Amino acid sequence: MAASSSSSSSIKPIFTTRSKSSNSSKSSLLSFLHNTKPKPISLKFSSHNSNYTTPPSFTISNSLQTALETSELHVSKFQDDLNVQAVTPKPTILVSEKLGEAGLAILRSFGNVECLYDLSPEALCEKISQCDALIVRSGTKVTRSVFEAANGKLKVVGRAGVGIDNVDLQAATEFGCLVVNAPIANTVAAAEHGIALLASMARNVSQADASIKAGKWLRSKYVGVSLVGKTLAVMGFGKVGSEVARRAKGLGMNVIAHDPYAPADKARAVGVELVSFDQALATADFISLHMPLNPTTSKIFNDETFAKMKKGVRIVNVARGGVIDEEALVRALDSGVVAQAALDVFTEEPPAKDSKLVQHENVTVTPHLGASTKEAQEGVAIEIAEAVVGALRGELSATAINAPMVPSEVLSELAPYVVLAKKLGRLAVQLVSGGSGIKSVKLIYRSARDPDDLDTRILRAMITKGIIEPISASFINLVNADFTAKQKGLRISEERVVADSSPEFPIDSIQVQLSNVDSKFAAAVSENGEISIEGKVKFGIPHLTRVGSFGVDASLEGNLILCRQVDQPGMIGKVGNILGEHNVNVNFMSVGRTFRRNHGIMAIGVDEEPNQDSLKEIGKVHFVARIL
Ligand SMILES: NC(=O)C1=CN([C@@H]2O[C@H](COP(=O)(O)OP(=O)(O)OC[C@H]3O[C@@H](n4cnc5c(N)ncnc54)[C@H](O)[C@@H]3O)[C@@H](O)[C@H]2O)C=CC1
Ligand SMILES: O=C(O)C(=O)COP(=O)(O)O
Repeated sequence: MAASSSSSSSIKPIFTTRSKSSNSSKSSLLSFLHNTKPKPISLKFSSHNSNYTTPPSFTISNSLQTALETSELHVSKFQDDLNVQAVTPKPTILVSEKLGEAGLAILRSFGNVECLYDLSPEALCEKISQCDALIVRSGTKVTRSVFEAANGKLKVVGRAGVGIDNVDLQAATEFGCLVVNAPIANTVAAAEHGIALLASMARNVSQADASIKAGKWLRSKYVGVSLVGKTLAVMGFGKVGSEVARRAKGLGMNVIAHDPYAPADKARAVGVELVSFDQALATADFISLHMPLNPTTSKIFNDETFAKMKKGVRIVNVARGGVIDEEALVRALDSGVVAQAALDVFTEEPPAKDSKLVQHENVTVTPHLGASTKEAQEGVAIEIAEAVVGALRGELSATAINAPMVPSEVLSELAPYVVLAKKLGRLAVQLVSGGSGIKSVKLIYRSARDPDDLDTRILRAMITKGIIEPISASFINLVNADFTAKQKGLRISEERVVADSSPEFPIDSIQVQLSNVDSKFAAAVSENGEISIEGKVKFGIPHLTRVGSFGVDASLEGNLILCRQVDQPGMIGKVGNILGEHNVNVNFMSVGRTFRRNHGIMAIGVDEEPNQDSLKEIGKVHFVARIL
């Protein structure tokens, strides 16, 4: 390898990028979620079957920077070496409403649990800044003020139940706080309560009960109506709605359902016909509400829609009070359009004592008891405790509301690509010259898998995190990466390219392209004028495989020096010597060139971060410096 002695020019040849080493801690999502400062830990990585040598040991810091750089491969390899509890101080978990004992036991085995029921909004805001997690039911309003007061400490809100209308999701997302719920365990309880209300309303059970306790015997006043043969419209054919439908069919009712998002075959399987909203209102003798409360369903039952109902309709609501305009319902009850209503939920809970609706003689009420069976409460408590502990441990939750839900087997397979994604994002942003604002990012996944068989949301989130974290004052995580990118006016598009390789591996390569930006490393700009880098996972390790038009092969671990050069003998030795003189250990070099003796780039992996002097000296090497 001989260095040429031809003339030199400007000396700005070196671009260094720091890509942190892989983290094997299972608390990765936690550190990914929040910037904790646990002690660095040292892991020994067994040698892998690669052409490149990796350092036998290196220090990883379980901090935001390295967050979610975990490969499940590494986790399973090093699980025993890691004491997650020791790395993560015992988190504080505030439980603000009654939760089943089995759930509390799970929480207590993991963190400090404080059960403080009936906190005022002010007291909750005061307390929350000391809490890593908050577990609520429907009675606690988790408002923007709560997230503001948390001051970045709150990592997860667990809703011990289904409806998350009491949690300000937008604020949670902006503050990077994960929200999880327990969507399964109270389904049957809610459905059973719906059926209980339906039957007791039809037979005036609660009114008759009250009258007999008041010393009356009113047999003719409380003649009811039969259910058999009547049409029930289930509004919202989700988990609870479909269970109500099943049970109502068992009672001999003709069941129809309205749900804009429910698949027809799911309804057919239960023997239910899906109909339009208006059709449901016009045909039903009974209407049972099972949709979530959100801006599109708020007061969806109002004067206008009550007017479309069959006169004498009977309504059950175990969903949310807010889906009904309660004043309109009183009017419909008074006019006889609605013969009876049975309500478990109210716009305001508890409702005012003198509420006309509650006091109406044709209304049966219960105090939000849908989920309140012993069985459901134990189940919900376990479901939410596991979800919250999992999130605090750094696992992705299958019940996340404001982050990609990734089943564990998918996460385990994608884990090395998750690491690659973030490193590519981080590298791409470092290639942008100071004055350029990034506006448009394109992600290209090359894969042999069927598109339905590859969920790229977490990869997209990680690349986004890698790109915006260095240019954002706030911390970025899976929860708020997309939101923050949008706030910064960053357009992110994704493309899938079908590879003819084996579908055994989920992804062949990931390419990150930044358009309309200048680069501080001209070689990173492709023929199309975009900054373009590509990476692959090789033997579980993320590799940089293309920079601009140049193919390279550089393990993305430790520090990486990229320099442009003219391909000729002697270059590697010269640069290696300079680094050696500065006591910087080279662990690999990879040279990319378009063709022999032409322009190329050199990717040098080093164990120590090189100082400015060594970079300057490398810049003085002819044919390294010349062409940049
Ligand atoms: N009273 C209580 O104690 C309980 C109340 N609930 C309430 O019941 C609701 C439903 O619970 P799940 O069935 O578990 O939820 P789910 O998510 O399985 O079902 C909700 C269904 O509503 C549908 N939907 C959305 N917008 C709609 C619209 N405009 N019109 C008709 N359908 C619409 C959805 O497509 C979905 O299929 C929860 O959101 C919660 O508010 C749930 C459990 C207990
Ligand atoms: O799961 C739901 O959506 C419920 O409404 C149950 O509410 P709760 O947990 O009983 O306050």
